[in-house]
Amino acid sequence: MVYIFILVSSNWWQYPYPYDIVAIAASQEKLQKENFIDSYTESTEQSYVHRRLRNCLDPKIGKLGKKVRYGCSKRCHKFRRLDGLCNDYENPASGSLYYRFGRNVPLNATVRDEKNLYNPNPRDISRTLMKREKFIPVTIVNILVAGWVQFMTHDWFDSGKNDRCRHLKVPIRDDDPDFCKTMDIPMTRRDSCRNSKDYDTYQNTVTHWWDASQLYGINKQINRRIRTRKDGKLKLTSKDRLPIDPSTGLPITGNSLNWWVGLGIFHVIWTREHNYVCDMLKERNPTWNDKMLYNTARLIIAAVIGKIHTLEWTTAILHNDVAKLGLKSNWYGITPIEIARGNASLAAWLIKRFPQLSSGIPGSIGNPKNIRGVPYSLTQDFIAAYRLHPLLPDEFEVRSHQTDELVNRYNMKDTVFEKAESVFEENSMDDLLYTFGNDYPGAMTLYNYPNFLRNLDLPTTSPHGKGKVDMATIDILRDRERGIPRYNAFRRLLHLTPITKFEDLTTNPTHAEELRHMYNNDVEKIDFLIGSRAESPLPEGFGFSDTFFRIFSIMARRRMEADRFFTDDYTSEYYTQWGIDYIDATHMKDILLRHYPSLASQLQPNVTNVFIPWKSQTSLDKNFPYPLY
Ligand code: HEM
Repeated sequence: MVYIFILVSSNWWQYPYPYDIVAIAASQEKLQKENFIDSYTESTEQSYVHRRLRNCLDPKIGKLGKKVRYGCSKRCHKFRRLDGLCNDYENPASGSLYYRFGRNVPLNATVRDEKNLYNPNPRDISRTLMKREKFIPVTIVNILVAGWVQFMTHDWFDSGKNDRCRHLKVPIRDDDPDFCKTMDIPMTRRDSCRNSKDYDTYQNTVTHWWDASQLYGINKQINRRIRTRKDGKLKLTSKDRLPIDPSTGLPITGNSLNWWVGLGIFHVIWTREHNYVCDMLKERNPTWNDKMLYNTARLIIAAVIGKIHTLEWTTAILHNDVAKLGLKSNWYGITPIEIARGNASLAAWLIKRFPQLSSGIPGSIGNPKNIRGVPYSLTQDFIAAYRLHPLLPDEFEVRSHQTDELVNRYNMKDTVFEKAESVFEENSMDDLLYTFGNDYPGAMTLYNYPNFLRNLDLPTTSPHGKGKVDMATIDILRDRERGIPRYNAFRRLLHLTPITKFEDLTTNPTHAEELRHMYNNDVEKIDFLIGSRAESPLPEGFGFSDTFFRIFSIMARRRMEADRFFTDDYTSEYYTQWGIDYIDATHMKDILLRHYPSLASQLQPNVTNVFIPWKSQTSLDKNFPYPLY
């Protein structure tokens, strides 16, 4: 074990077993200790006393406007609240609606670099390093991955309506074919409670918890619209689709932001599954009223979504044995002897070096809640990591699930926002699922940003602004605006080895040269987003970069271990025994087959993970969904 003291966590994936596991475990341990940063620095009623109190929260007190410690009465204990309050009794506001985003890096590293806000010009980066000349596919996963992850992010975070009065102005070159003089981008909405002496902070306009708020909404007004008020169920049309709001052309659901077909598919499926769970609960509890059925179904649906994301979506996009082991540990836990593949002396050494393994890596589910000393929130860095727009194609062809024949052909730009509904009208869900279940999404690399998003017309209903925008420019600028450190600084703060030359970042000499040119031969200037897209080679089976992975992995565990509904209260008293058994037994494939049985011939018998191209799964993965290392 002598080598262990010289293991560099940045290189974990280049080490042989068991050094790979030891290196990544050491990295996780350090990140979990040092990289959950609270952005409530002042955190007292005093600092807000003379100011508008609406939506101001204090982690300990709850809503400041109420001037009293927010009483998390017994009534609130059993179910997830719409506003996310009272999940953590000690810090009742943490993770709730309007609670601030935390950080994964020290606050003094998050100060916006005003001088270099447009340096290098983000539109230049979009036009050179990001522009998609030819679609670069990633072949280990299918397009369902893109719709699913957006569905997830809409549950976890939303920076809200942009500020229409303050604008960032990106200078535009004369030869730019799409924009003129400046691109005006409304700034991120202000934190309504920020003290001018604070570091820049931003509020989440949805709950931070993994509570399926994208389905159920974050306030009574939305929630009232989506519920039937009978037997706990949610509204669907007679064709089992979501009702459409005639004033916007968008569906009525918890969150219909940046709507497209791939996202809509999951809203429809999970609305149907919620109603199925209500039926099952009613059958077993005939005296329960609408509220009881609805609330219990919500708890169960949020948890099964969490399980599917952990064990199916993530293991598809991180198709790597060590990563899979970590993901299994997040949900079910694993024992040191499992990690050590039965080697007792290695297991004993692991327990000595990582004492937290002594009772096995417990997994979050059903174990005691652990906020690791910092009230729970998601982070600004987490948002930056999820800017996964290159997953989207620019066009797609719907094929018949029965014959594989072409049914319809679409440009993505004609299928977004309110235009998505016509795609549902013109195609069956079976055909859409079959198509997205087999088509490849875009790879998370340079030169692969969807062109339709680089030239996107925002509808008048968009909270993000109006007119034409370039999302690639916005992705870069938002990170700079919100004080995300640049790539190399970020690596240092994540305890990773920084790069010293462009060739350290990528094995592609042309990319290295283009990056050098764009960033004026200064590796310190590389944006976090661009550095992460350029990284090569990647760990085996990884659909995104190792730097991103560090943020993903610590936050994935935190999302569950800080939430009492995944830990202390993950019991049959809260979920019912049927609920716990259902969560354990249900995979995404079961849900697809339940609601779309005519997909049976496409999904049976070989498909295990529906996020991996269906046609490529030619034999059953016997370890699914419990990956073995
Ligand atoms: C057709 C599909 C999509 C459209 C039209 C779309 C459009 C947008 C727009 C307009 C914004 C706000 C820009 C701003 O800050 O002003 C945004 C933000 C974002 N999008 Fe997308 N997007 C799509 C798909 C996706 C997908 C598949 C992902 C993958 C996770 C994703 C991740 C994000 C993230 C992380 C943000 C930042 C959110 C925040 O700041 O709170 N988007 N997108």
